[in-house]
Amino acid sequence: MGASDTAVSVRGLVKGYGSFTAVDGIDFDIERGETFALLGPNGAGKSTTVEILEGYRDRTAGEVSVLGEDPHHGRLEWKARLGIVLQQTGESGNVTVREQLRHFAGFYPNPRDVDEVIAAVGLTEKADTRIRALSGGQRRRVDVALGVIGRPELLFLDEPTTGFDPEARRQFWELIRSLAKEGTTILLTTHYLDEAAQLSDRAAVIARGRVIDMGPVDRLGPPDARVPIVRWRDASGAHEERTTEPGTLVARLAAAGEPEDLEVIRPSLEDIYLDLVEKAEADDAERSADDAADSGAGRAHRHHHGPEETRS
Ligand SMILES: Nc1ncnc2c1ncn2[C@@H]1O[C@H](COP(=O)(O)OP(=O)(O)OP(=O)(O)O)[C@@H](O)[C@H]1O
Repeated sequence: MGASDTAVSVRGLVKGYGSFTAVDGIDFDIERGETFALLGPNGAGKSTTVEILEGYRDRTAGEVSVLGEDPHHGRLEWKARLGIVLQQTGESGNVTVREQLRHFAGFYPNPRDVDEVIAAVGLTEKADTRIRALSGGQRRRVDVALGVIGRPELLFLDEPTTGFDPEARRQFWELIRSLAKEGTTILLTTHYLDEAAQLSDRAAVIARGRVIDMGPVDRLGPPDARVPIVRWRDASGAHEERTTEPGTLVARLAAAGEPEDLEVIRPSLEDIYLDLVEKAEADDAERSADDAADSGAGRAHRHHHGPEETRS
């Protein structure tokens, strides 16, 4: 693929805050038109990465290109091609939803229709309500509306549906799908793994500032991550078996009579994600323990030589 097919390119990105390394050398590309999710536990470095891409934060090292420009030098015309929904809810304004959106629409060369956007985020009934009189979830919808009003080529969504009720979340998914269908490139961070599975083409899982896995959302995790689990109970107790042929196993069980509490479970993206993060954290703990043991051995070594040194 040529460079023009790539909306975002990140190589060896590092961000340190003092002696703490929040982003520790990450690489990924997002193709134009793709919806890409950044997943990871609290403090993994997702927002830091996104803020660097948006041009809000400087990086310590690495190469970054967003819509063909280095965000560090991003000019106003470049900014107008981005849509940004930050993690924090915006200011609770004294203006109405429609006034606020009209105001922001005026900043962009080719904005969307204000009332269409208001409808798309489900705020038609609140269009003439002052923003400060909205509920938390409704204000969050205003944030999303402000992020898409400028018809962005690239939309950053940092935990966009936090505080949404289930119906609003589904409605939001529809909006995002329609934007993706129109060709908008989307970078999403979310702690809702079902949201990531529903919306994204590919995802990167980040833990402690490093990418621990990346790929199409239906292929994340080790090769056997999606092998179904069959659970049932019989006179000898509860059983669980992982098999690529659950139908065959269920048929065999059923031949001996209806199995009690029968379930066939396919691990969800959330199950797979939790395994990945847990394993990465265990590997890290092991590495630190090894490092500690090495420096312990180093100390023992020096002690051993101590008396000889005094003798010489
Ligand atoms: N301005 C700052 N100064 C010092 N440390 C910071 C600063 N901003 C973030 N950090 C630290 O960097 C790490 C990564 O933070 P970041 O906000 O990128 O995580 P995140 O993956 O977005 O987490 P969450 O899921 O909680 O939003 C955290 O340990 C955080 O405490």
